[in-house]
Amino acid sequence: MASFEVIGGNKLKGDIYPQGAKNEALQILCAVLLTAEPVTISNIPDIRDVNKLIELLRELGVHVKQLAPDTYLFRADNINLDYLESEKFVELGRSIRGSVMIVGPLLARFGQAKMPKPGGDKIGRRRLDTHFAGLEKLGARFNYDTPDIFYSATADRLKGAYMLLDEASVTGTANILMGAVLAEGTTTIYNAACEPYIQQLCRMLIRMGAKISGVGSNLLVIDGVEKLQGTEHVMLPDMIEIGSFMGLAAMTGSEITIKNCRIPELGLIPDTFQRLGVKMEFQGDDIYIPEQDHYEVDTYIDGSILNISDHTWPGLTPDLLSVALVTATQAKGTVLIHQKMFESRLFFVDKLIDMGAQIILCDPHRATVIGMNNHIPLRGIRMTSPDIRAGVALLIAALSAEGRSIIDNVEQIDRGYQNIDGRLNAIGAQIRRI
Ligand SMILES: CC(=O)N[C@H]1[C@@H](OP(=O)(O)OP(=O)(O)OC[C@H]2O[C@@H](n3ccc(=O)[nH]c3=O)[C@H](O)[C@@H]2O)O[C@H](CO)[C@@H](O)[C@@H]1O
Ligand SMILES: C=C(OP(=O)(O)O)C(=O)O
Repeated sequence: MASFEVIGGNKLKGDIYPQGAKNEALQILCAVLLTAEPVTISNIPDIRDVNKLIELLRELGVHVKQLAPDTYLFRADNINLDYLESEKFVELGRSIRGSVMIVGPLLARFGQAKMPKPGGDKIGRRRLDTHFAGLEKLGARFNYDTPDIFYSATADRLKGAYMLLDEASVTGTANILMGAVLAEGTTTIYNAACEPYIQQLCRMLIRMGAKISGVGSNLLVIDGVEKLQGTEHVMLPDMIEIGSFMGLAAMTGSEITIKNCRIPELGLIPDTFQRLGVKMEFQGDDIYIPEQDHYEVDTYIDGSILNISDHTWPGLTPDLLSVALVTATQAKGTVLIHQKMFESRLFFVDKLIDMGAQIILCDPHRATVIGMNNHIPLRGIRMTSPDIRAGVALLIAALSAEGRSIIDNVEQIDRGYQNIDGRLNAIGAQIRRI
């Protein structure tokens, strides 16, 4: 297991370029299975989860050619479904969350799919019922092998149907959508997720010949087609990384410019950090964050304490609450952080408390943060990264802290942040991979 040694207290300065979006990449890569024609994808982040999914596709028989460091060509014209029986498939599939999204495309195009229980962050219960209920509505038959937690599904040609999802699951919506585009007839997905990841997937599928309306809303109507063609797709910048850089800049009192942010696609993310007191200027498509020695949390109009909570899009993504929480530790003022979706994502606050932060963990979903207004810096300690976003929050804490920190299990951070040590060191951080 790799660790980061971090010497905190340095101000960073300069430009930083966000990578392509991890969670978009996982959907888009699965969509290449929907056609035998070439699909070229660029701005693919070079991160563990994405590389594992590319490896899985390659082993499944997809022809994969790297055209540039961030650009790949995929051609799924010779799929080997026997691979789904192999140990290697089970091992790879279990190690990432995104692998679950091969089910929809495989069912739609080949009438069969298999899937081990997917991996991803251990941040609470992560059920797949919505995925399966939706695909069953399209006519798929599922078999759940409980002891091995292995799912297999078969279908004749999928048939369009109306469905009201029991929750607006992001990967669930992507899976059902990818089934529906090749189904016979019309599918209506109500209570669909509409994160930018899903909007991007819809745009790509439309370019491939799919007929989808309602993109960006929670009501998707899909008229199935017989066949899809190849396309070219460019991934959006990673909005979670952009938000992480906003928190990092505030906590380290740094002047940084986050380049090429696709600001209109960021939803409530800039507003959330602004309410935490982080000053920023939109300069064209860049976000300039000036050096700030102090930043002050907003209150509501009646003076009551600010509450930052997650919601399905266009609400605030749960993936940024850990960063918002760490940012609040050095603000002036008090904030309630309410992580509604996941029940095990806030436990990392123990480590922040050990570093000197003033936080009350009210219950598994809520933490009250009493900001220290930069009067007392956090202190460096040894800690372990429990999940990808807590990991980056701890890295931000360590970069702001006085002294040396060690963060163990940084593979969690590497799942989603490309060469984060190299990129932050280039603007003045002191992080050593040990
Ligand atoms: C690979 C990928 O894309 N992962 C993202 C995806 O995971 P993923 O697609 O697995 O997450 P889901 O959207 O299915 O659900 C996330 C959690 O929220 C709960 N839930 C969801 C919708 C809802 O309306 N009500 C509700 O309570 C679910 O029960 C679950 O506990 O979306 C999550 C929610 O944005 C993000 O944290 C993950 O980073
Ligand atoms: C929870 C996340 O990822 P995954 O769904 O891949 O575990 C995340 O990106 O914050």
